[in-house]
Amino acid sequence: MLSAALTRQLLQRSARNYATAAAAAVAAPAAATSAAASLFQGTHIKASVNADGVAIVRLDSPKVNSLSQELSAEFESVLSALEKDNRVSSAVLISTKKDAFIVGADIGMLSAAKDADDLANISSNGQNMLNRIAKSNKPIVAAIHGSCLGGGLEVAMACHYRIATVHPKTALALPEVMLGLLPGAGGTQRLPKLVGLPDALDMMLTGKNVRADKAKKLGLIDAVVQSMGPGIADPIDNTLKNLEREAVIAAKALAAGKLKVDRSVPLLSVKGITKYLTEEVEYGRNFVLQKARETVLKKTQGNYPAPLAIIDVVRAGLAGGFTNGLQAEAKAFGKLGMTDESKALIGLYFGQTALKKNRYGAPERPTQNVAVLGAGLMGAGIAQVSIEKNYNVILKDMKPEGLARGQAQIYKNLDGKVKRKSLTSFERDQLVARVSPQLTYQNFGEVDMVIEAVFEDLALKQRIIKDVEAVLPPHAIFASNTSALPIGEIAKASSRPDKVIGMHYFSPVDKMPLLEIITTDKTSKETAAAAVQVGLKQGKTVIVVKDGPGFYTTRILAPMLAEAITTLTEGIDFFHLDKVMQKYGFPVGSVTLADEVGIDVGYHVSHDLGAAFKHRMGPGAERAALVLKEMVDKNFLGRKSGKGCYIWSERKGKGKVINEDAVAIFRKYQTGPFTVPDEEVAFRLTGRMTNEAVYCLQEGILSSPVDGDIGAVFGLGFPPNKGGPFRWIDSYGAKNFVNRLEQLATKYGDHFAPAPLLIEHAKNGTKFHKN
Ligand SMILES: NC(=O)c1ccc[n+]([C@@H]2O[C@H](COP(=O)([O-])OP(=O)(O)OC[C@H]3O[C@@H](n4cnc5c(N)ncnc54)[C@H](O)[C@@H]3O)[C@@H](O)[C@H]2O)c1
Repeated sequence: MLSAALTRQLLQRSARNYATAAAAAVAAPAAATSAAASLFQGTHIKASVNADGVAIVRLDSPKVNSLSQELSAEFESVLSALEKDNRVSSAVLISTKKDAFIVGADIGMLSAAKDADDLANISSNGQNMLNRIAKSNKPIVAAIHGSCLGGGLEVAMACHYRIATVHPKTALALPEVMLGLLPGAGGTQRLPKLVGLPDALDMMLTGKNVRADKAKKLGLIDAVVQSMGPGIADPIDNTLKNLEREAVIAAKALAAGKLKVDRSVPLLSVKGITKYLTEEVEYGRNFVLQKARETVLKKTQGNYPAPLAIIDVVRAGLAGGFTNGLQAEAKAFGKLGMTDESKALIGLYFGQTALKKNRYGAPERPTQNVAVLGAGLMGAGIAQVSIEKNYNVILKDMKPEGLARGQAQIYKNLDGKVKRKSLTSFERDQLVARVSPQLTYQNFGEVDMVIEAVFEDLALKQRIIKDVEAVLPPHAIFASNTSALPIGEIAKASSRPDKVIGMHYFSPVDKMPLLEIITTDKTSKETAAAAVQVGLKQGKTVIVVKDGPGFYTTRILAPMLAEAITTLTEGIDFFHLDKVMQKYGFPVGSVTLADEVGIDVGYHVSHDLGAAFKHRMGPGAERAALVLKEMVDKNFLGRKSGKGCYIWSERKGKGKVINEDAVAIFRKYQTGPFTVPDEEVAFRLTGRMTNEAVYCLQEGILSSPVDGDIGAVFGLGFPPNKGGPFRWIDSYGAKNFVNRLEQLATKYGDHFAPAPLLIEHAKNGTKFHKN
């Protein structure tokens, strides 16, 4: 713990620096740079020693600071230089980047490892390097600003002291679990020691971000530096200078023995007693670990090995000591990196990263002003994600009630952020003021892009495109958020079809990460570039697909829903089907999904896509359309009307309640009862969705398997542990997949017949993804 005097000194300095930041920026360059002698000059790291013997080690990779092989090799050299150089008494480790300390391990390096032993070695080497930091007799202070993730936080934890800026960009986390891995450089062993077992498990099992002030409370860091507020010149530069200054003071004080770090927790305190019971007492420790295991199994249905391995490795360290824990960690790291789950999750990570780039390049005329037509569930959501990214939005509806409802939705969502403290009430009000609600086409002459979200009705959308084009400037783009109406059909009413495009958002728009952009043969590159840019700016992961019935996501959902209805008419019940699909890795079961999407939407999809792809949708599509039509007629529309397959209004406290009237409708179309093994049920639904995805690639609806995997996982909840339809086929084996579909085709009908492109991969022994 900081001595009281030093704490006071640091606080006083912080306050003074805060108040005089602008002056300090000009008059007092960071102490380290004034009389610094060079210690190390590399591509990723530059280090110098100041007159007080504090080495400033600057992480400065040409792109992002990640724990690549190159950076690690340079870091080893810096450690040698620190150890040998008599001028050095302590060191500060700091990044030159304005948004990151270290973002984590180099994922490319991990996925290039050839086997589990190779990966375990990478882990051991990382552990050794960090042990070297921890054992250094010259104290090293981590000065953290921006992302401090994974290997980055492990480096910081190995340091002797940690200071971080209280800034929105500063986040500390061990997110390896999200890639199917565990922290492999000692993190599983160091984190529980710093923050205690329950909080360490919480951080490692969720991968969640921790802000600096919370990290200080947890004991993850030792001190914070407030960031410079608005109104000060170069607030980030000044915050970084302030951080460096405070870190240098701490490093000097540590070396001189004036700053003693005591992280022990008094036994007679709530924290002390909790720590004793959950870590020292074997029974208590096992109880916490067992509870964590049960929670993980409940949440993941046993589909993800990484969180369970984290629990085991933490247990190994607490029971058998630090070295034992490190060995278990490296071994588990190697094993996890070779699992299909980790490969799937890493594939999704690379896919998302690739899709952050605008494939059409920057538009010549970027969109500034957006108009949204229809203030319903979707329109209000689209307006919200636009204003949050600084677009000015005209929100137009045809009815005052519609407008009021949409505005209320936006306000409620933003106010939720104020309550969760991610927004101030001032910021909320500023954002809300960016929306101009109106019932007319006033000011549409200033609009660059219209996003239409009125009712799903082709004639209405065609009428609207005509009306709005009469008032828009010539360059403006018309985007439709239709769920399934062909964009080419809507564009037929347009006088400039090159400026018409589909922007298919998912509900709820502020939460769902995916945006499916649909181009027609007539859509221009400039229109596509502008639409992708808007989507990326709104924070969406953007896939681009070609126009066609159901585009991509709705099209692959249709055979899955048809098969779900077939299994229900065979006699399986709603609860059971939901459970089977969740066990298979879907976040929600198919029955719940249908209620969430809307039974009326499901009806239109079954009807339209059944007509478009007759033989492939199978007899289930016709039956599905009949069942769903009866449900729609009874207003069983799903969650939005309170009743669908489940009674949503009676849900609270008791879990879901089955709508027996809906069951009665299904009974009328019953073909069973049949007994089908659960795994076969799950494969039938997921396999048909996957086979349809292959058709989409074959027909050029999809331009790559990456779009297909990302679209299915982030738009429809395809099991992330399978990595999307194409990654799943690759790990299942195209040949095995074809065989399985052929068996099902024999048993159930031709709608299971494998797509020709899939058969081709099976014959050639090739994969959809290259790595
Ligand atoms: N709800 C979903 O999950 C979802 C998902 C993706 C896409 N979509 C599509 O988005 C569109 C809107 O869906 P929603 O769920 O938001 O519908 P909604 O019924 O909640 O809202 C539609 C809004 O449009 C307004 N409107 C109707 N005609 C208008 C006109 N001529 N001018 C201005 N406003 C008009 C209505 O007053 C209403 O407020 C549909 O095409 C739907 O298929 C919906």
